[in-house]
Amino acid sequence: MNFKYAMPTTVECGLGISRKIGEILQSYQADRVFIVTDRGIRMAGLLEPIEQCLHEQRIAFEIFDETEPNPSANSIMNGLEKLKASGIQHVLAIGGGSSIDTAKGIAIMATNSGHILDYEGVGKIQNAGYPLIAIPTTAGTGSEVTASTIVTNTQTQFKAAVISPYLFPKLALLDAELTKKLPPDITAATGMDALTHAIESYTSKGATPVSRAFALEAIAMIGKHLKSAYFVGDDMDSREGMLIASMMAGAAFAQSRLGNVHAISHTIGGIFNIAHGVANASLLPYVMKFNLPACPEKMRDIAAALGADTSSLTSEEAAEKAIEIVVKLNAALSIPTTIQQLGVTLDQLPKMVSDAMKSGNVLINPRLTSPRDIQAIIENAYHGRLY
Ligand SMILES: NC(=O)c1ccc[n+]([C@@H]2O[C@H](COP(=O)([O-])OP(=O)(O)OC[C@H]3O[C@@H](n4cnc5c(N)ncnc54)[C@H](O)[C@@H]3O)[C@@H](O)[C@H]2O)c1
Ligand SMILES: [Fe+2]
Repeated sequence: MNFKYAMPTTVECGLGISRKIGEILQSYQADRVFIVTDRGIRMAGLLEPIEQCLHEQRIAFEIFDETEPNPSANSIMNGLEKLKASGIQHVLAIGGGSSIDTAKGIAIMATNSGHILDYEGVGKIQNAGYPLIAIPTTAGTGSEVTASTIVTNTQTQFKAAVISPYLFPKLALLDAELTKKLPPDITAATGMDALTHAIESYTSKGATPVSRAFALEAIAMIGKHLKSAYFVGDDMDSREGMLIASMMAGAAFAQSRLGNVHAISHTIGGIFNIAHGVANASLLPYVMKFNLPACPEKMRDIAAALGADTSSLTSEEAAEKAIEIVVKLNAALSIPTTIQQLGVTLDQLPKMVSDAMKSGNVLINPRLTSPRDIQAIIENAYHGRLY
């Protein structure tokens, strides 16, 4: 078996660890930092303790809080202008996947010419970007440890993936205190994004023994912690468990890539501007159903990791159990069962199919997938036809 394992991001986890940021930047000999975030994070009061500790360490900062959900290429290029005008050479992302992806785009474009969309695809970036520290405030995308940034091309309504080892942040700080007040709907959506990463990574054709170990442990931790993080927001054990699981799922898919759920969710996210996690959660059971014949044993492992007793079940029965658990989890978290309920319409179905087929994730999906298959999955997810 040939594979490469590289995870250059240093991860530090602990309650309150984000307040070490001043000391960390001092150790990098940085006296100024460019903070990338969004207005929701600012309104939630998450920046204040961090600003305070930057003041204490005499680190000056500028804040770019214009991150958009499903960030557009234009918003990244706009942030880049502000970074360049500031002359600052260290970037700090504080927020969910949208803020971290925006910061990744800005940090990398500081040292590469042209436009962010010139680098769509794998391995096109020439130069390392400015050093980036990522502090996630959602437990979902794992972007703090991945080699990608997802950028919406508003002209084509397509969410493009830019993938390069230069996109791994230098450091990720996992501080569950920042997720304590994450509203339940965002906890649900982002938590299901993390579960989707872990499941797609575990079953991906690109999986390795290393990525599978991370993915399976992430599945088990999400099974254990997501509902309590949703129902009892200040249960710090669950909040921290979700943050670690989300990071591990990210570290897994940074190696293995994903599958058809993400191929389709990026498409519908780009066209309908739907929250990424909700799109994934709604699609996940339909894609698992499609994939079942190709990987029943792996789906048995997923069912067991999610707490099912599969000892007396056939592989198919155990795999069905995994789907059943995901469906029940979605219901417990009030996630819509169809993409129609998310506002998706089928009038652009041919575009949705052709955009999804452009995603590299289709190629490593466990079951060989044709455009007709993608169309059937979208139609099933639209009409709620799981069985
Ligand atoms: N690069 C990657 O590896 C990767 C992986 C998966 C997803 N993504 C991308 O990440 C984006 C989605 O990120 P996301 O799901 O984290 O959502 P997000 O970053 O868009 O945040 C969602 C909302 O939650 C709010 N929020 C975040 N943390 C909060 C907190 N602690 N308290 C209160 N409000 C808070 C934000 O203000 C925002 O309004 C999508 O664009 C998706 O494509 C990237
Ligand atoms: Fe995702």
